[in-house]
Amino acid sequence: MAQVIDGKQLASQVLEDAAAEVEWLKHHFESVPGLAVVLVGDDAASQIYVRNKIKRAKEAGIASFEHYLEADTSQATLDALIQELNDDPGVHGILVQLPLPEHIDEARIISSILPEKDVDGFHPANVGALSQGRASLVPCTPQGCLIMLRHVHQDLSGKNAVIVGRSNIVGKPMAALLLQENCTVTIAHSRTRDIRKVCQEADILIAATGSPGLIQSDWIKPEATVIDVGINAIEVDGQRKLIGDVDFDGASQVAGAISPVPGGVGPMTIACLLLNTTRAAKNQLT
Ligand SMILES: NC(=O)C1=CN([C@@H]2O[C@H](COP(=O)(O)OP(=O)(O)OC[C@H]3O[C@@H](n4cnc5c(N)ncnc54)[C@H](OP(=O)(O)O)[C@@H]3O)[C@@H](O)[C@H]2O)C=CC1
Ligand SMILES: Nc1nc(=O)c2c([nH]1)NC[C@@H]1CN(c3ccc(C(=O)N[C@@H](CCC(=O)O)C(=O)O)cc3)C=[N+]21
Repeated sequence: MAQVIDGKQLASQVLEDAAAEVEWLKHHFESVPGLAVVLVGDDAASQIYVRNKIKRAKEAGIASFEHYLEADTSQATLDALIQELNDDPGVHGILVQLPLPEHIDEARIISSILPEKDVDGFHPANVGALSQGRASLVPCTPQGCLIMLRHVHQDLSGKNAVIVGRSNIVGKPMAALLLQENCTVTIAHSRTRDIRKVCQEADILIAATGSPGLIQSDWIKPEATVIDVGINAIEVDGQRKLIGDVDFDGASQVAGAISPVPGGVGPMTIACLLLNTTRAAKNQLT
């Protein structure tokens, strides 16, 4: 049976690091890191994530500023809010929950956030920095996945890493990070031919598709490390249940290590967001 990678436990260690940074900033600079979270619309799942983020921020001693906007909020109103947050010296990190409603130009909103306050790491300046291997604010989910991988492997060098999914928020930055770790990186997606065979070559398999249970036990190389990013809400007997992109029960018979859903990548994402917020606050000291 595979080792189960406990995201909750690892996340609590990252949160301790973040809390220690907060203490240091308070003690030496009388600065309290501030995180602004912007949610447009009333998507139920997004509300849960945002609530979790704010709860953990408070625990770590980070001030949080919540902005809940109606689904029909105009681009101009959102633009104005971002400007206000950019100009606010008490706000060190800005997170705009994605996806945004159809009528909003997502790329323009992301680009309007000051790169030094972009704790999601989605601004083109931070994406470019990551791609060139320069220090930057690294997207939270891939950063969390990397911490999980380092927990299992001392050295990732030379390993075959296959990432299923090529989104800007998970797949692509994950590939950049693993390349930096000297992995041999393959990105698979919905047009990949014989995807099962591609995955069977993976020493490290990252699933980030949003397709529940896509990855079955016979896709997995024996003893591989499997990280399941997928968060899929399904209904079982009228109850809401979260499952990942990996068939956990089958995969854990074959893999060497595997992350569960829930209790895997999700809590790591939130912990890394708070760590990024303390880093951003440090970089903004004048
Ligand atoms: N745990 C966490 O903290 C987070 C979890 N998530 C979860 O991770 C998952 C992915 O999120 P995100 O990257 O934003 O999703 P996107 O929908 O933006 O991207 C999904 C990617 O997966 C590929 N894909 C979808 N279905 C298949 C398939 N059947 N076979 C092969 N490739 C497929 C798509 O291919 P193509 O490009 O060809 O369409 C696309 O590249 C979701 O479940 C999301 O909820 C996301 C962010 C954070
Ligand atoms: N700008 C932006 N940044 C994001 O980082 C971002 C985003 N938009 N949009 C949506 C996705 C999704 N995401 C999750 C974060 C935490 C959990 C999480 O904590 N999950 C818990 C379960 C929570 C529950 O019960 O629903 C777990 O997996 O154990 C899940 C998903 C961040 N995202």
